[in-house]
Amino acid sequence: MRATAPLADTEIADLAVAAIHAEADLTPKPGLVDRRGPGAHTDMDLEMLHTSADSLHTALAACASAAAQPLSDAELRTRLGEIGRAGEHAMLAATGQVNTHRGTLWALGLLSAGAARGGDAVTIAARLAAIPDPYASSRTTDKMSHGSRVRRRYNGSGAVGEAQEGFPHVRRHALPTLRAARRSGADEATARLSALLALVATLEDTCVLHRGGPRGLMTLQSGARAVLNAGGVGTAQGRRHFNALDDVCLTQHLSPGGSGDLLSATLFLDALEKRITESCRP
Ligand SMILES: CC(C)(COP(=O)(O)OP(=O)(O)OC[C@H]1O[C@@H](n2cnc3c(N)ncnc32)[C@H](O)[C@@H]1O)[C@@H](O)C(=O)NCCC(=O)NCCS
Ligand SMILES: Nc1ncnc2c1ncn2[C@@H]1O[C@H](COP(=O)(O)OP(=O)(O)OP(=O)(O)O)[C@@H](O)[C@H]1O
Repeated sequence: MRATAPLADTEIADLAVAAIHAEADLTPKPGLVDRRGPGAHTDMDLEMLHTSADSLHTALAACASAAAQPLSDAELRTRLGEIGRAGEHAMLAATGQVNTHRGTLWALGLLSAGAARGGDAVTIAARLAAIPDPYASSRTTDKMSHGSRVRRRYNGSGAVGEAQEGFPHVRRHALPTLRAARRSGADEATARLSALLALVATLEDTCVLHRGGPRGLMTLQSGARAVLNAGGVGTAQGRRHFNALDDVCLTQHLSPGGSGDLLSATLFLDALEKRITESCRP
């Protein structure tokens, strides 16, 4: 994303929360909660995802607000860790202790801070993610998280690596796919689903690894690739491949949660760029 003037913290949080609602509402999605139902999840539904999205506003605005202060990057990283952990608590309180959006808050918290700092949001988010959180060792929830166990077992870098590398799956796969689909005349829902599938096809998603191991991950990646190679869900063959992918998620209890998070990040960056372009117009 190109360098720009910073936006107000609440405006950034409004755009981020709107992107999270949009991801939840996008229907159909393979395995994830959508308007049709809970997908491969047993502990959440669409209403809970919307409640959770709203609960994140305070933390996201706080991330943006902290980034606008004259703090060093190291000081800001410490502050973001505190805000992020408080945000996770608020989310869990809002959902009755269900982890609806932990990965989403991580990605969008960093990107909200990046957007507020002034400059390239992704580059700044990556720089902040690379700074160790001095209080990370005292986290109890992380030690027990599925993500950390899976990363240890399969040597993946997960949500932390994705952020540290500057969200390569968003920049190289999801955003270009979203925009190419729009240019080719696809409706917005189809373009967003294509962007999601571009993520599922390439991401090493610790949610999928946790539930289905490497075999489950390969199944989802190749299923998503088949839809895209057939021209997307807009074609008859693409639709057939999508239905097969959707079925496999339900029967094998697989859900690409990390790709859901990164679709929210994609929609946020897309909206941010649009908002900034509008504000630059004479
Ligand atoms: C470390 C984090 C990412 C959580 O740890 P965890 O061990 O669960 O990480 P993991 O990478 O496996 O997955 C977390 C979630 O990210 C998503 N995800 C999974 N795989 C990926 C991937 N390859 N890329 C991106 N996101 C992914 C999923 O939704 C998953 O549930 C993070 O929540 C954290 O550090 N929180 C502390 C608060 C903080 O510092 N916040 C700062 C910004 S608000
Ligand atoms: N539409 C969505 N539906 C479900 N999860 C989503 C959606 N969008 C993003 N996610 C992400 O997926 C994660 C939830 O995945 P999952 O339920 O597999 O994780 P878990 O709670 O760690 O594991 P499990 O449910 O297997 O015990 C959330 O943290 C969230 O960030």
